[in-house]
Amino acid sequence: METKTIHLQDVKVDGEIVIPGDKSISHRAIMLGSIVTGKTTAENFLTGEDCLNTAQIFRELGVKIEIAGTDVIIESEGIQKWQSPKVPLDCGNSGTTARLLLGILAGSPITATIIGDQYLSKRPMDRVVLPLHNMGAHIMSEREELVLPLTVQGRALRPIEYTPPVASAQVKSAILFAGLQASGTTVVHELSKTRDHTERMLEQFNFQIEERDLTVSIKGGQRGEATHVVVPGDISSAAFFIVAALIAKAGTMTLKKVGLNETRTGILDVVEAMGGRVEIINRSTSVGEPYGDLIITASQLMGTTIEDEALMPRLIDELPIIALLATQASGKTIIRNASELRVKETDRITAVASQLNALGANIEELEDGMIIHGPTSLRGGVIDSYGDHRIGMMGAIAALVADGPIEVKDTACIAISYPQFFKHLDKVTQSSLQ
Ligand SMILES: O=C(O)C1=C[C@@H](OP(=O)(O)O)[C@@H](O)[C@H](O)C1
Ligand SMILES: C=C(OP(=O)(O)O)C(=O)O
Repeated sequence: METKTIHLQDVKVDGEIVIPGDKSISHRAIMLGSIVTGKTTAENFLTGEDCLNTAQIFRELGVKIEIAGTDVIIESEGIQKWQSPKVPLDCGNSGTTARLLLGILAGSPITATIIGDQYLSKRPMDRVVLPLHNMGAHIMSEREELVLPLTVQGRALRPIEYTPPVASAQVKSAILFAGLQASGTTVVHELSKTRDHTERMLEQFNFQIEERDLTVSIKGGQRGEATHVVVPGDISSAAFFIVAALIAKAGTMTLKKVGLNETRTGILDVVEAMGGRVEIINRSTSVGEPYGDLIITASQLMGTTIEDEALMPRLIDELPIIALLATQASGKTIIRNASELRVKETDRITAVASQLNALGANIEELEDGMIIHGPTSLRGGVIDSYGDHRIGMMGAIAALVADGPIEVKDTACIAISYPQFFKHLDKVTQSSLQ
């Protein structure tokens, strides 16, 4: 198991980082580029392991996908020409790949088995399989619970009108992808608005969709058109450096080309409520997705309450690093309505509370969140990532406010979403306070 010891006492956080491509958008570029007929190109693609697994899966179906640096070329004869794969489709650690793939394969002409790593194989798939069964999909589990491995036998689907019981972009996207192959109009009503990258990218690929408030509709039988995708930087990756710059003892950092889609920017609202100084410059939009540069300055922070149901999907992946931020803020930070954190790569509520408390933080674990009492100084010590990339990166950033080195156990998983993470951390922590 790979372990890294991180010494960051008495350093400034400053300089500039170009944030790598967005994971959610990179997955969807491969998926839609494989569904349509023709040549799709993407730039600033995230070469994290999750997205590379998605690319490999569509290669197994007969799609030609070349990745050179962060440029991707996808050449497909369209979903109707896909071949049943000779091997199981391995999603690795990626929930997005598994859940969206279930929706895509449900109405395709092929049969395939979907597998994942030890963490993904424990995550719930019923949230996607049950509505797909309502559409007439044939998805079989080897076990009693609806978890991977699952075998999908593609067949004709009927449309549904559905309100997912959890606010989940993965569930919404799986149903919309299945709806593309259904014989009528599929409608998804959301309880709270979740990331809308699927909808934006469908439009980009010239599919007609209708969006009103919390409802999205899509008509089956559309073919779409190959296109060019520009992937903005991933705000979920930027989050680690936003927090690093805010909790550092000094410094100003610039994060370039960060995706600023409203459905993802909950962390910026929370940082503002906590008194953190973040300025946005160079705002622009490329291929349907807004982005900009963030300038972040070390700040005095105060606790806040994060519980609004509408806010949760806008920052769900950022909550582990926000929890670290809250340990450095004065007063109480309350996080509630976040029970989804318990079914991510690991149980992120228990992981965050147990790992940071072991370093001297004061975090109470709640069934659906946590209460963080700050500010607390942290000791050097060990953080186990539990194989979860976001917990590993949180541990590394904690070294900025710990009084000794932090040893992060199982760091290999960080390449799932941010392969350049340690290189970037090194780059912005070169200057000392003296
Ligand atoms: O659709 C997506 O790309 C994602 C949706 C979210 O999951 P849920 O749909 O389970 O909320 C998020 O946590 C995940 O990292 C990526
Ligand atoms: C939860 C995450 O991703 P996924 O669900 O795709 O594994 C994540 O990246 O934090």
